Amino acid sequence: MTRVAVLGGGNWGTAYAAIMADAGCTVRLWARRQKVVDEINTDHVNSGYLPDRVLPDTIAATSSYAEALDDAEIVVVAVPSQTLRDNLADWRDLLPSDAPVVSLMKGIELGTGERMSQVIAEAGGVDADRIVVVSGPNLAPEIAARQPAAAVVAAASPRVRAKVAEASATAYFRPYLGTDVVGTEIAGATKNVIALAVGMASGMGMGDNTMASLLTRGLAETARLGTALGADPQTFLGLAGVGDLVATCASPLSRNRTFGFRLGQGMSLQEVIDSTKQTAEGVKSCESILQLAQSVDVDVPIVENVAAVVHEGRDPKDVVGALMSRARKHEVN
Ligand SMILES: NC(=O)C1=CN([C@@H]2O[C@H](COP(=O)(O)OP(=O)(O)OC[C@H]3O[C@@H](n4cnc5c(N)ncnc54)[C@H](O)[C@@H]3O)[C@@H](O)[C@H]2O)C=CC1
Ligand SMILES: O=C(CO)COP(=O)(O)O
Repeated sequence: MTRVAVLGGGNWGTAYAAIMADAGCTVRLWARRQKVVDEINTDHVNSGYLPDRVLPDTIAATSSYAEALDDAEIVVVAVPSQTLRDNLADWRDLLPSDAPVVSLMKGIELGTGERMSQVIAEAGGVDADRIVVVSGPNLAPEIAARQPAAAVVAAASPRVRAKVAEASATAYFRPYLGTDVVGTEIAGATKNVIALAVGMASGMGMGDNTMASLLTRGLAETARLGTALGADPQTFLGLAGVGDLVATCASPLSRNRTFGFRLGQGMSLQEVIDSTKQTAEGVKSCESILQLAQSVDVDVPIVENVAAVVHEGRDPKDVVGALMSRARKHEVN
């Protein structure tokens, strides 16, 4: 049985721990709050995040990251993107020297513009060929209910990606292998911002044509940015690209879409922040993605307008006019 440490006992960390336990691994799940740890160990449930899922008893929770990491053969990380660097400062000396380190996170760091695999390499002291990114249309509550879904397991090393895919494969979760770490991460982070835009449109009463137009043009700007950063354009047509974009933009389960929806309905930014209990990565990453795009001179108009709403207090209604009145251009490029 492969010994796995999952760091982060929120929505996705808990659901991914359950995937790996169902795949036959023994899992130690690190959660910050003792209440969450006790509930998982005693009642086999994490009621604050996944109240309907009974967790396998091969998952043991702990509030000690040292205990979670001890002797781990695979380390999986699912904390908010903006806290990762601080977390790694605590974990760095305890990370096993030969285990793959898997990022489940979909964000870009503020200030540095770094992808999560870059932060793991830099702040965690992890060799790039041990780092793995898992991404795809993976809304945690659906996976926790064992509804079929697929994801891409991207890594530079064939041995490492095969090991993580093997340890994550179940009857309801099908990992595909990939090599494009950059594209997989840019796709995952940027779709959250596009989902904010789609949510705003929906909250303002707009329908499926608007959603499809935003989604398609959002994919175009995502692919443009990713390609400029060295990604394979094909990645954006895959599970981490169009797959995740469709799931997130269409689903009321998405925290990013819901955040945008509430803004579109007219709630103030502060009201929406106060009503959001889980991580909506796009709210912060819209700013870092915009800066990243500017650094490589790539136009990302949807990201730019979402950032203006979320960080400059622009009214979502004004965004519609701003996007619709842009200079005429060819669809491709
Ligand atoms: N929920 C989902 O369906 C999916 C989420 N993701 C990604 O997974 C990552 C984690 O998201 P979720 O688990 O959904 O978020 P969440 O909000 O449900 O859970 C975040 C966890 O991190 C902990 N946390 C908060 N601040 C922290 C800090 N300073 N240090 C350490 N831990 C801290 C929280 O206590 C919680 O356990 C995000 O990047 C998200 O985009 C990816 C795929 C699916
Ligand atoms: O990444 C996700 C689904 O693949 C989850 O999206 P949200 O973070 O918007 O809930």
